Order: sequence, then C-alpha cells, then structure tokens
Amino acid sequence: MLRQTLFRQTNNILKHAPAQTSTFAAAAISHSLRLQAQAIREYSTPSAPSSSSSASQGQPKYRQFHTSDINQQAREVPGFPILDDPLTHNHSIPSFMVGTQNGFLPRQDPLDVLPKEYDALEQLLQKMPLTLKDGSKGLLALGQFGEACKSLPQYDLSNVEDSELLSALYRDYTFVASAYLLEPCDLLYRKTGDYGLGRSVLPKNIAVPLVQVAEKIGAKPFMEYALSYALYNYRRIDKSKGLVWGNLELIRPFSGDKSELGFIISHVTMVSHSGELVKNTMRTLDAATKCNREMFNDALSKVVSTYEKINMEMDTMWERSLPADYLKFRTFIMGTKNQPMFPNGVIYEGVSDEPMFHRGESGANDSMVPMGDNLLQLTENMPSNPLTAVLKDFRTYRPHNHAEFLQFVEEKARQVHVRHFAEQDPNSAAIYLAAVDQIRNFRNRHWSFTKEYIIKYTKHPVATGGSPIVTWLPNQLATVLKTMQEVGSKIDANQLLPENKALVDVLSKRADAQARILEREVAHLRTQIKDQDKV
Ligand code: HEM
Repeated sequence: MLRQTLFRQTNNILKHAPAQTSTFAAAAISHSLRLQAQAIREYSTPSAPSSSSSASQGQPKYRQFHTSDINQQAREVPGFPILDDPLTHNHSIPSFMVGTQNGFLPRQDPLDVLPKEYDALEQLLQKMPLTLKDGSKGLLALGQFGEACKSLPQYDLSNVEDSELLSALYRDYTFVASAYLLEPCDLLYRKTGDYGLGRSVLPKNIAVPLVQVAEKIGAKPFMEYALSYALYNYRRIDKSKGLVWGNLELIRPFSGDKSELGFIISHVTMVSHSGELVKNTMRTLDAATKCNREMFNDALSKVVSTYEKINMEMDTMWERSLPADYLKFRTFIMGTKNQPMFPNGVIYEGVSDEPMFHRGESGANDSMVPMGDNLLQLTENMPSNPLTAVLKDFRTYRPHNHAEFLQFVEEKARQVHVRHFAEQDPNSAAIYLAAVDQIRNFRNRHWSFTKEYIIKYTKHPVATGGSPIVTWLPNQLATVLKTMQEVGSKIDANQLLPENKALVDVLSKRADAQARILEREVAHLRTQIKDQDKV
C-alpha cells in the first residue's frame, strides 16, 4: 500500500509535468522524482512484484523503475495519490505531500535547529530578529544584519539529500535572503513611513546555497508561505500535544513580537484542519463521479463544516495578532516582483547576471481556499482579466505536490461537473451554496483584515505578494458573491427541506447586500491609493 502510494506519486509528477518547464521547475521535478524513486526502493520489499524478470531472480534486490513502467502505471491511476499515513519517518520524499492527516502541513513537524555543521547559519538567524528572546535588540533593529552576513561561510549543499534538512535549510536561507534584501527598507520605514529601495544584489554566500537548496526541493529561490515563513516555522512546546494555540512557538521570527507569533500560528492552526478538508474534497469528487447523491450531500456537508472550523479559527486573528503591529514585521515578507522597492529585481551573485523577480510571502499561496475554488468550480468563473492572472501566478508559489493536487481537483471537478451535479437537486444546491458561502466568509473576513491591518496604516499600493492592495482581493470576493446570487436564484424553494429553505434565503440576501457594499468600498478606496490597475 505504502509502496503503491509512493509509486503513484512519482507517476503523477511525470504525468503532470508540463511540456516546457523553467530551469527551476525542471530541476525540481527531476529531483522530486529521484527522491521518490529512492523512497519507493526503500519501501519496496524484495518480494514486491517487479517489472523486470531479473528482479525475481534476486538481482537487483529492489524494484527498478523505468519511464515506461511509470507511464503505463500513470494511465491506470484514477485519482490523485494522497497520503493516508504522513510517513513521518521518511526523509527521502518531499516534506510537503498532501495527506488526509497532515493535509497541507508538512509530513513531519519542521526541523527546528540546524545540525552543528551549519552553526554559523543558525547563530546568524538567532541574532537576526528585531527583538531577541531576552528582550534585547537583534541585528535587524541595529541595522547590522547586512554586515553580519559577510562572515557567513558559503556552505556547499550539493550533497544534502535528507528532505527534512533540505526543508529547514531552504526556510533558513530564505529568511536570511529576505532579511538581507529588505533590511534597508525596514530601517527607512521605521523612520519615515517610506520603504525606499531594497538591496539589489544578493551576495554569493547566500545566493548560491539558496539556489542549490531551492532546486533540490523544487521551489523558487525566495521566501514562500508554506515552505518557509508560515507552514515550516512552528515548534510544538509539548510534543505530545496538538497543533493548537498555546502549544506552538516560532522557529524563525523577524520581529520577535507576540503579534508575529499570533499571525503565523493562526495560519498553522487553521491549516491543521486541512486533512479533513482534503478527505472530504476527494469524497465529494468521488460521489459526483459515481452520481451518488447521498454520498455527495454528506461529503459536501463535511466540507462545509470543516471550512466553518477553519473560519472560526481565522477569527481569532484579531486577538492573537494586533492590527497596529502588523506593519512591524510585514516589510520582511515583501517580494521582489511588482514591488516598488525592487524596480530592477535582484541579482543572485554567483548564480546569474540576469535579475530575478519573485512574489513575496502571502497567504494567497495557502492551498485551502484554492482547493475550495477548484472543487466548487469558482476558479473557472473568475473574470478573464490581469487580476485573475495574478491569482493563477500565485498557484505556482507552493510545494510542487500541492500545485499538482490543486490542478487535479480543478480538472476533476470540471470533468464531473460538480456545480451542475449539485444544481440538479435543490437540497444539494443548498449545500453547494453553503460551501460557497464558507469561501465568502473567508474572503470577506480577509478583506476586513486587509482594511484594518494594512490600508488603515499605509498607502503603499501593493501587498506582500505584489498584488494591488485595493482591487485584487475584491476581484475574487465579487466572483464568489456573484456565484452565490446565480445559484441562489435558481433554487426552487418549494422543493427544499425546511432548514435549507431558511438557509438559502439568508445566504442569498446577504450575498446581494455584500456585493453592493463591496462595489462602493472599492470605488472609494481606489481614489485613495494609486496604481490599482498595475499588476
Ligand atoms: C492579519 C491577517 C492577514 C492579512 C492582513 C492578510 C493580507 C492579505 C493580502 C493583502 C492578500 C493579497 C495578496 C498579496 O499578498 O499580494 C492576501 C491574500 C490571501 N491570504 Fe491573507 N492576510 C491575513 C491572514 C491570512 C490568513 C490567516 C490566511 C489563512 C490561510 C490567509 C490566506 C490568504 C489567501 C487564501 C489569500 C488569497 C485570497 C484570494 O484568493 O482571494 N491570509 N492576504
């Protein structure tokens, strides 16, 4: 079973590999394949069925895979291989693989301290934050981080293969890179409220190992949401207890204050419910494939109740992370793409003379809402405009396996017509409407966060991910509201169960009202903040 799961994972990577890939993506895919083939060999027993007759004669000991085997198997795989067991002891396959237990979190808790041989890197990161654990000022507060980076040796990571260590090194180099590039912006912002310009060259003792490790794990060589800042950055205080508020602390902070802890950990506690979400998303797709109405209603209702839990968890952000503190650490998660501080991108010394541009860390790279968008076929309802192109671009900033899973959900939902199947039965349509309403709930609260944590304090035109601050989030929220209006208006209320009747009425009316309010808000805010059509 285990072997099969890993085997399918490998197939999937090949199957979905685009015809033309960037250097990073190509390296990532081949590395991912190597890791997974290795894991398959590790878990294959000598008696496992073999594609080569020589295996049954005892040599080679483990099953050897050839491209033809993989392609043949790939055609037979009906769905997407999801890990039911997170394989916590496996250090060969990628840290981030979608599972029904771990969901979109890493398979193992993140590695929190680097091995001794990387002590210089560990020490630099320990001294980096604005405020250190003992309350004293760190290198960033003193404006000494850039200078301190000069004494960092240039580690050669070419022989590192352990996936857990690779993930930790990737996280840590992305922290060093962002702190280095954005330190001048933070210093200026604290003095004047302007960001000025960031450093435009990343020195080779940071750039070369960062690119090495990024290629190995299949990521872009820049700070990411899942792979670095948010989902690979928590430590359980009591290892025997769950991923809950109060039992989690940060591995790498920028500011070191409580609000940064609250900001990051709120993401983690929300994503801790994603295994349930993945499981019921797959069940919903399965039910639509089999035209099994009862199973469809049950699975989709569970998707709704899981999003409800996630949204309730999200609501705790207001207390865990104070709006007035957000801009103190936000500078360091900005990107280099569509960001005024990096008009010419960043040169990675020792890697390339061509400047690189990357979107900054953003919850937009979380996979829970994109999964809902794809399952409910909201993605295909998004307007065809440059803002939606940004949404699609964000989908490339995440672990490979997550991106492939999202693509699978999108294709499968379209193939089995999830929305149409729901609309064929009024009570299924009501559950579908409730599911879209959870996505609305998320995006609406999120829009409130953006107004209260960001727009209230700064007129900076773009968010950390490089999207225009006023127009981008409403582009998606408006589509969700429009879909709700469309679906709600088609439901025949006379055929609804009494509880669904009230639900459809409330949800439809709220969507109408919110659509009007949103339009007015965006029109007003556009007059306050410039460059909102620039993406
Ligand atoms: C104080 C709290 C938060 C603020 C101020 C905030 C701000 C933002 C902003 C400005 C964007 C626009 C994209 C960009 O960065 O360029 C964004 C996108 C996004 N963020 Fe957050 N965020 C917060 C918390 C969260 C949390 C807890 C999650 C949970 C996973 C999250 C998930 C998302 C998602 C999914 C998007 C894309 C939205 C869409 O597709 O419409 N955010 N965030």
